[in-house]
Amino acid sequence: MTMHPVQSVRISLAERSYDISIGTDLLSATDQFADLPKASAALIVSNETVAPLYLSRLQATLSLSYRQVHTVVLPDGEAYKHLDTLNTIFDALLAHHCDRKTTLFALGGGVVGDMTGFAAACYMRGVPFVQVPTTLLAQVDSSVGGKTGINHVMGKNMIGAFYQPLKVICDLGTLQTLPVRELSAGLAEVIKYGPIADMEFFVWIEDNLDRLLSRDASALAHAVKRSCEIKAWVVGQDEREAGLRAILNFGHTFGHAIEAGLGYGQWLHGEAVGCGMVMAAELSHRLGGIDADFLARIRTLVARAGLPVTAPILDSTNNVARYMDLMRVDKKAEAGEIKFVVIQKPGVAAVQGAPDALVHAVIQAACA
Ligand SMILES: NC(=O)c1ccc[n+]([C@@H]2O[C@H](COP(=O)([O-])OP(=O)(O)OC[C@H]3O[C@@H](n4cnc5c(N)ncnc54)[C@H](O)[C@@H]3O)[C@@H](O)[C@H]2O)c1
Ligand SMILES: O=C(O)C(=O)C[C@@H](O)[C@H](O)[C@H](O)COP(=O)(O)O
Ligand SMILES: [Zn+2]
Repeated sequence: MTMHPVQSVRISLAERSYDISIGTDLLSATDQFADLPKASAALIVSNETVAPLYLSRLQATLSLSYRQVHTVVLPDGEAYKHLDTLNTIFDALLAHHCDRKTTLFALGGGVVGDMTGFAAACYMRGVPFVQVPTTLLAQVDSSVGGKTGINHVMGKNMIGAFYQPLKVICDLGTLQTLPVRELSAGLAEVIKYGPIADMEFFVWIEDNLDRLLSRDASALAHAVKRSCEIKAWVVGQDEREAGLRAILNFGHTFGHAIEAGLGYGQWLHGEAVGCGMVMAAELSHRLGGIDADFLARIRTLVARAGLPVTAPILDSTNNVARYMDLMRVDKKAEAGEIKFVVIQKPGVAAVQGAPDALVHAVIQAACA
């Protein structure tokens, strides 16, 4: 793989500020880990798919800085992003007598990252943690910004905390082993940044999607860096989602309903978000925010990325009601009113409610 100079994006959050490093072979780059606070122990959290690929490399690098490097390997999949799995991280921390300086390292995709971050937020009321994302989705989105948590059968990410990592280390080389379906899932969150914040980036994705799909190293480096810059710009202004940050939820009101409604892991998060963005774009169009041409461009790009654009039936007797019930659990809902991220004009998004009849029509059209 072509070597690129390490690039850096800063998340500015006063005393919780940190850097995202983006480069190749960073799992073995001792200097990337050298600036972390001194501690005697580290705990690497990974899963049964990622561990055989990358755990020994990270372990070797960390053993130069930490006297003890413990590991815990979780079962793989969204279906395991729940309380019992979280508990295995606490079990490992306690079994190894980890103190409050022990640093957790999340080595894996968004599932490992969200659970490790939440475990770090809770263990002894807070220990340091570092994100080492190995999926495209985690490198462009989930490792950044401090949303951590687990799912509940009733809704996605319903239990969690805002808790920032000390650092994010994106080794682009790990993306070469990612299954094609997971690469596509990551592209959903990359595409997301265009309509909500940066139309120049949207056009760049349209022009470079084939390079991204063929894992061209420079294209991936640009996609990760620009995505992180946009997320840094949003999170830097609104860490705990008082307002602006909710634009990062574009496609997620519908998407989370799909994930929970089908059962976690049936559709990947990125697949549900891809389809959810098409539905949210359709809603934006019906509300008068975007024209048919831009709606078609979003739909085409999502489909070209290998993502679904037809929504699943969640209930064969009353599908619309089932979607509505699931969306009422969404964290953006207020006093029972469902809120959507809508595109006001290409590159600008806002959060707002919508008439039920319009939402029903969008669901019916998307499931057709
Ligand atoms: N915290 C946030 O801001 C945020 C943002 C977006 C998504 N998320 C969450 O992230 C999760 C989705 O993350 P994801 O798409 O990374 O899924 P994931 O963590 O399930 O990883 C996807 C799959 O790829 C495998 N894998 C990981 N790295 C690999 C590699 N380099 N080579 C081969 N296989 C590899 C994993 O084992 C898994 O099977 C969801 O739970 C979602 O809710 C959180
Ligand atoms: O960082 C954010 O803010 C996001 O909304 C990013 C999303 O891609 C991500 O899926 C997030 O976990 C969704 O947050 P939630 O608060 O709706 O659970
Ligand atoms: Zn997401």
